[in-house]
Amino acid sequence: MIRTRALVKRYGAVTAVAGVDLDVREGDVYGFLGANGSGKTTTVRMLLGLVLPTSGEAEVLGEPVPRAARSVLPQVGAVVEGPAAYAAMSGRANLALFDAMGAGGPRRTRRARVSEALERVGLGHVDDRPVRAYSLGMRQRLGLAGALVRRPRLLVLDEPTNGLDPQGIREIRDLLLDLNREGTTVFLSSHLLAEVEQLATRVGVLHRGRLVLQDALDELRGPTGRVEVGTPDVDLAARLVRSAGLAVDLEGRGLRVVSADPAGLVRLLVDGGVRVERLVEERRTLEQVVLAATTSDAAVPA
Ligand SMILES: Nc1ncnc2c1ncn2[C@@H]1O[C@H](COP(=O)(O)OP(=O)(O)OP(=O)(O)O)[C@@H](O)[C@H]1O
Repeated sequence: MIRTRALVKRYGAVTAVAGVDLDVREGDVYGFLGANGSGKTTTVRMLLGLVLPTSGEAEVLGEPVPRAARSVLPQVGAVVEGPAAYAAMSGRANLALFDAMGAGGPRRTRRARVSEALERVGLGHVDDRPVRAYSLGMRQRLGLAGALVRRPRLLVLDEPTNGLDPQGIREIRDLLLDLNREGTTVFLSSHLLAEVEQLATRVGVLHRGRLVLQDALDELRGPTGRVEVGTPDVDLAARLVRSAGLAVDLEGRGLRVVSADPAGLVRLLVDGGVRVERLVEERRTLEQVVLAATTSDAAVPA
């Protein structure tokens, strides 16, 4: 759905994007992560033909951009850098105008598509209020509705939950998951690891303009090789584990054991008389994965 090869953008002496190879596949919820200033927005703007690359290539829906932008972009729903809207007009009127301006869908279905988009983002009931009276969260939703009017195959969203409260974040997350289940590929940039962790199937991490990581979230969040054990018999458990030659850390009512064999560990503990209340194979968090990728030597260009 999106592919780039050696994509570079320089602004004078500043290299905002330093050779990025993105691979976003059909059906993905792709989380494009990176700290402020890492080059996410610049990359997104290149994908949408808003900024010309210095070098490299980009394809969206199989077509080269910016060359084929005029035919491709109508099939892409995008919200980049805060949605713009006419403050004196209602959300519905804004969407109808937006749809009429772009190479959107047919006019006869406009009213239905606008209503459907407003419903989907939870703005169906506030249609007559001018956008001036909208909260930041409502504006954010209106921007998303604008992206949905064309029923796009691909959604490109730059920080879609900026300015939303926890309830709003959750609603947008559920909406994006619903859309994805219905077949829409979602590409969203974010600096919020927790948000991406709950949403994404694949993740790319940008660090100083370079893609230092790109993989399926399940792969990245692989086992750490340690097992967490919850038990009231911490001392006994620690003794047994140590005598079996395994490394262990104690923590409150539990311990963390280096073991590649959780089943064997359970047997060892239970046979030794330990009351095992909980046993979980530890997995890396996305935060750990991203930290490792962005602090390793490989991540820092010479
Ligand atoms: N128009 C521009 N002119 C000069 N430098 C720019 C321009 N746009 C971006 N940059 C620089 O390029 C780098 C990457 O910026 P970019 O906005 O793409 O990062 P980002 O990851 O989207 O960050 P944020 O989350 O803060 O938006 C920054 O150092 C920024 O100062």
